[in-house]
Amino acid sequence: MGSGSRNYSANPNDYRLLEEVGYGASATVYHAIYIPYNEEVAVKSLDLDRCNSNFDDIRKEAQIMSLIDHRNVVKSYCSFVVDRKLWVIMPFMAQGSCLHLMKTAYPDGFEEDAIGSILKETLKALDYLHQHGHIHRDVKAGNILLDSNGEVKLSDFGVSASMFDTGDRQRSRNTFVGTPCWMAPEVLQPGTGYNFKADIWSFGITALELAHGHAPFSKYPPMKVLLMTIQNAPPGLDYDRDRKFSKSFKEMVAMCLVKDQTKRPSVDKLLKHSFFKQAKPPELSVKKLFADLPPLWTRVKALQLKDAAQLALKRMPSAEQEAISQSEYKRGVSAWNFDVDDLKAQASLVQEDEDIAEGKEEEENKFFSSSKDTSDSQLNVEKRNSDNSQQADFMLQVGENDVPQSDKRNGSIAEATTSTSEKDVGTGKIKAQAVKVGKTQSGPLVPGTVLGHYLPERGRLFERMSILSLLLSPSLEPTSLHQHDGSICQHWLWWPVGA
Ligand SMILES: Nc1ncnc2c1ncn2[C@@H]1O[C@H](COP(=O)(O)OP(=O)(O)OP(=O)(O)O)[C@@H](O)[C@H]1O
Repeated sequence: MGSGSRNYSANPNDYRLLEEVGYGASATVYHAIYIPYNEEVAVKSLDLDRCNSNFDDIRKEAQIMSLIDHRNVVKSYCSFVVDRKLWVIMPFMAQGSCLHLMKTAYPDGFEEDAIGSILKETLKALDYLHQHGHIHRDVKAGNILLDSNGEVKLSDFGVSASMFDTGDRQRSRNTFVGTPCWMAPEVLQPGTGYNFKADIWSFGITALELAHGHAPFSKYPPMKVLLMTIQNAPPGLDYDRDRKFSKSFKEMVAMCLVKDQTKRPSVDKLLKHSFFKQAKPPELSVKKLFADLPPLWTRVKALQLKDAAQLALKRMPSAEQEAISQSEYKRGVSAWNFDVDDLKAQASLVQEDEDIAEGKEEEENKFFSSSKDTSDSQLNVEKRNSDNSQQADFMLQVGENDVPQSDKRNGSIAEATTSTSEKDVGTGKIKAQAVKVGKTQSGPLVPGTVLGHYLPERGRLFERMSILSLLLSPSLEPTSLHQHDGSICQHWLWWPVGA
């Protein structure tokens, strides 16, 4: 058993590394034994050369983690540098992250009682962090860890920020930090700044992730997710297709996923919501999730083999590059930093985009609607905002077959609650448009345009992969990627203008 009050040495020889149990954008996590106490621990080995953050930020993360004292937040016992790697010693969470668990055994998500418990424990962690002036900034299923007794802990302070920070740290809050699918709209809008309410948005996205097995828009490449988050109505649970979930769960999610951050509830308020009042203790609802599963490291190994096998099937110009890109994206990539204004400005230079963007029908927009912008906390379909008027363009460039099931499903909210014909909204109309303009994901749009402007200013990912493999590989089929060499990037220029 771990003990927060005991001292752990900074001598790597005191730790016996056993199996690998996880990997993140810049870290590998090992199951290990702390020899002096014969105690299981987790060793997170952060590659300092691959790390986006500067050493000061890393030190800060380690410092925050060591000061943590809450049963729902993973603390670090100590940290030290070993051969250009920072080792962070933590309690071992024997069942790994919710993300891994879903990938292994619950691809369609968990049952509501487990979700309620996991989310409630996560909220307690956020409550603690917010009260101590920290914004987590990377709340997602991959950062919610589970122990065999059902204990739930929030981890990974790689991108956390202090609300009281000034100077560079404060300024960094005007950049993108987090993981695209989970990032709040205000985090993605350059210059607007954000506060602890960004964690509430990510929490809402995490709720959807736990309910469906994946985050909304997770099949799309990161830059697309970014603009969809800004432009589309917020995602949510669908009254019809998600009927197995309770009304109070749906309401709670809708409260979190309000675009206007001032209208999102605080953690404190959220904890008082009926959904959490009725949540079961995690030892009842969470523990049973892994009752019949093999040990964590066996599951992780199996997942790695599966990922590797899938990648081997694909034809890639650089298998290694693609492998990195795929795994980064699937896990959710943290710590982004790109210039959306520049992206939009470049997009607006493409005359063809403007032509296409003009005169979009409201019906087309409903295709992407998943729930209303819940600023009044009701679950009715939102009257479409004019700023969503170009959503359909996204569809055209991707092609209807690329719409994830969940998003098609979400589209039915509009269908269910308006008089619009399901076929028109759901597929027919969009398909017709795609045929009309003849532009789907496999066809070039504006030959010769380059993506150079869209490169992030910095970012650990980009030290290791090309922008093209990053942007395109996650959702596009390899065949379409490489049939049109040099034209792939144009898909990205065909984004809505003037957003
Ligand atoms: N204390 C722990 N006990 C058991 N497994 C852990 C522990 N910490 C992390 N893991 C596993 O390792 C994975 C990666 O860890 P972590 O998220 O800290 O890495 P990262 O590089 O910071 O990730 P990210 O991609 O979010 O930046 C987690 O998703 C989880 O499955």
